[in-house]
Amino acid sequence: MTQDEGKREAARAALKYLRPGEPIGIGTGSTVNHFIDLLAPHKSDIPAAVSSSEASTARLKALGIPVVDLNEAGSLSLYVDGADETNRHLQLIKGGGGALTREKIIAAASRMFVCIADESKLVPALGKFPLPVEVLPMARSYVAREIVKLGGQPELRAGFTTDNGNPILDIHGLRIEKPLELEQQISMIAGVVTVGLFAHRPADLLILGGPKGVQELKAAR
Ligand SMILES: O=C(CO)[C@H](O)[C@H](O)COP(=O)(O)O
Repeated sequence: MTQDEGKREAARAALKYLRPGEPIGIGTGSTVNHFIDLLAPHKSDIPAAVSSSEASTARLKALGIPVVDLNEAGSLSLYVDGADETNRHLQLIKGGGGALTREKIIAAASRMFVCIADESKLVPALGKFPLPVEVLPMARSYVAREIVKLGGQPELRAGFTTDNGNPILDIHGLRIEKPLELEQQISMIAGVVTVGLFAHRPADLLILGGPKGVQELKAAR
């Protein structure tokens, strides 16, 4: 089984959490793209979606699923999104696709966050995947210097701006032993819009696809 097939199987397994008649929150990335495609036969059950990126919005609209603003939708019962890394507490690194800010907002506004991924994303400790941090343009160098003080090596994501018009610093070399503390520390740096560490709002359920099939994990809390 390829990594992409693992993503697709995880996405397929998430369909059973759909709540017919209720709007759904939709993340961003190749795993979520599978999930959106798999929604086709269920679209009459989905009145609307709140989307975390322009890319997911375009894909949802192409399928005929109306996309609404979060302010209009209110709180959501279900949010489905991928991740770049997850630990056993279902704390995540997200933002490889650059949609971390809207993803964090929708996750916060949702009662259930189902994370779908291929099994390679489950790691003993977060931090091998460079941690994305969205920053306001004028604060880029200042935030980078503050991150060096925390032991990370920031690298500007070249040729990339988020859907919000901001750059991303990818932080290398962090072994994240205390995700809750690090999320708070980085979030406090002036000029940081969002850090792609989802520790204060982890996933509620993790669905992993791999050669041995699909496994579902609840957070060890
Ligand atoms: O956080 C994300 C986008 O901002 C994605 O969920 C993350 O990058 C995983 O992507 P993929 O499903 O393509 O592996």
